[in-house]
Amino acid sequence: MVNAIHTAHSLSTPFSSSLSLSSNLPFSSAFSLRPFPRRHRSLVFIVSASLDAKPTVLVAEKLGEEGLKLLKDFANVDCSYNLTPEELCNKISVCDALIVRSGTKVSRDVFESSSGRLKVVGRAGVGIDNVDLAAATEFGCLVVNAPTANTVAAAEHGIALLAAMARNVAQADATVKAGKWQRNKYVGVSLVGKRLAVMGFGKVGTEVARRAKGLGMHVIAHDPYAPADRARAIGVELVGFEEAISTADFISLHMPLTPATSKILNDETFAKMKKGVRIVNVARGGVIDEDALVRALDAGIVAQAALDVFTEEPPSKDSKLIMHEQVTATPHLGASTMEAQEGVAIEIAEAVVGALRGELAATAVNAPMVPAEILTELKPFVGLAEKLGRLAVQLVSGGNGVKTVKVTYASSRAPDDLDTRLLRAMITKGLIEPISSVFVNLVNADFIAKQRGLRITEERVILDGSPENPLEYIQVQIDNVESRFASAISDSGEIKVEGRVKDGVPHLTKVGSFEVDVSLEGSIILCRQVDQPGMIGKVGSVLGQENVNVSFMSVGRIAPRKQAVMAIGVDEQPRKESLKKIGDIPAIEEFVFLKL
Ligand SMILES: NC(=O)c1ccc[n+]([C@@H]2O[C@H](COP(=O)([O-])OP(=O)(O)OC[C@H]3O[C@@H](n4cnc5c(N)ncnc54)[C@H](O)[C@@H]3O)[C@@H](O)[C@H]2O)c1
Ligand SMILES: O=C(O)[C@H](O)COP(=O)(O)O
Repeated sequence: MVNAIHTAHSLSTPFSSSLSLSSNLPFSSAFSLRPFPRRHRSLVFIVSASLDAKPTVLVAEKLGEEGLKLLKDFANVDCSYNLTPEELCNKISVCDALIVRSGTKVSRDVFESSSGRLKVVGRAGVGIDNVDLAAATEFGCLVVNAPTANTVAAAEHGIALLAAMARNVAQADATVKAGKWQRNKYVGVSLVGKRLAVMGFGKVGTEVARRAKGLGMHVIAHDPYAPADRARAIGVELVGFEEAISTADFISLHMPLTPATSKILNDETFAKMKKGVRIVNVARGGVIDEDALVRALDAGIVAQAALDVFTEEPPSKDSKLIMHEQVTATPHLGASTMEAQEGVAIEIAEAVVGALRGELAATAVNAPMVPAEILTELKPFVGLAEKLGRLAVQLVSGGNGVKTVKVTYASSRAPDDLDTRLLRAMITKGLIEPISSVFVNLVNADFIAKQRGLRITEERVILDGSPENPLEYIQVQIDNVESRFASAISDSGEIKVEGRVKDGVPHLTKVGSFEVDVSLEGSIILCRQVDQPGMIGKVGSVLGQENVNVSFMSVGRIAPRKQAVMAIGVDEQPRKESLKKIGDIPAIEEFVFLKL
């Protein structure tokens, strides 16, 4: 029994919006949902299923040996370092995957030049600001990173810079090497008891905070998205931005470079800081307005800065910032330990190989993260969702174009206990792929739908019953269109198909207002006829004569001897002539062949 209907909500796309593109892929377009073998945090699957040939992976920056070995076991590996942008674009059209660190710009040009072949970009590290994610998404290219293996290395480098800056290690070293002995000039400041503001309390920020506490510092953190209990657990207080920057003796930056964090430290914010504040940046150069930092250093607001990252890398030789006496600089070394580089190489190689195999990518950056347990539960419904999309769109014959699709999920679960992103992506794939050359996957589904002006709304129907199953049925409805099979138009005037999973197999259970039951394997013939004895036999014998194997048959009718819809599952595609013979059977009023 239906209890409540939830308001439909429009597609909220997690993806960026612009442009288009399709695919000329060497891969088959089937989704693969094999479980991811190693890490089991949050999982995402991508597209490619069967590879026709050994894929080619271009490694554009130096990668640890263990990672290379993993790649070479699976793919042809081309290690070409220091490519110019033009050389990268030239090479990419014959590559299925690309692996980079922070030194390679993976621009829109790269995706355009790949002509759809590039399936995965692996960033051997955390920051993905050198990858044009919007373009990757538009081109259906998965971007994966290696977010954990260099965390400790970056945190250690942050602490190293903090201590080195406070004790003038780099400056003093340079003068000793120059034959000077300036003990009075390089009197430093102590860390113990000082207030450190960690800006960005993620993986690196947390590790920095832990270590700074060990040095006896009073650590506060600012991160609008971090859970307070995680901070409390290590004795760190989360505070607002203003409080963090205005009360700290030391500020350490650990947030990603995003439009919101770009130049987050600028003239205005420097002016609010305690005079004599010291700043460490191992995040990204772009989070500081570097000219403003020079001004703040000259004005004595900022006593010292220790920087591992720069807006432009490498910075220009005459950079005022680099040359400033109170600045300690390292050439983006945060992740550069032997241990971190081996770890990152393995992490990214596993992610790229897994993604190329069509497995689940735990570290996808431009696709929604779907937890592993949800994927396992929804697995049978993934096929159902795509097939319902395919059926629904093939039933359209004209009208105003397919613009509005309503998807209804019926479940006994609580409304917020069903993650529908994966199902929505599969329905979108089913709706779009049969009618275009576009290749749809979890990465680009929402983007492609939006780009084609397809509005997909989702609605939940809450049923009584056991919440053991995530879903009872899925219904796909296309509004404002005509149908090649008039019986697919429901009483309320839309094309409507509904399906369920039975014994792990997707079934079509409703077409328009007719209840049917046909397994969604092979293809389907739908016939509307006047309900009368012998119809199944007549259609069956036409198909038999044509050597078309029938896998399933079911009849749904309004009332005895009135109209009925027969759904026939067939293993082979009947010839046009065979279909015509079905149409010629008296009492068959209309029929349609639908390829799944
Ligand atoms: N120098 C290096 O070699 C090196 C090495 C590793 C990481 N990094 C950089 O360090 C940064 C952090 O890496 P991570 O692995 O900890 O990432 P992370 O995603 O685990 O943490 C980033 C944190 O920043 C927070 N954040 C986002 N916007 C913010 C804002 N406006 N204000 C405050 N906090 C905000 C997020 O909520 C998140 O908790 C990234 O920029 C990464 O690229 C640099
Ligand atoms: O974001 C990162 O992981 C770091 O900045 C490291 O970058 P790298 O791989 O170029 O050293």
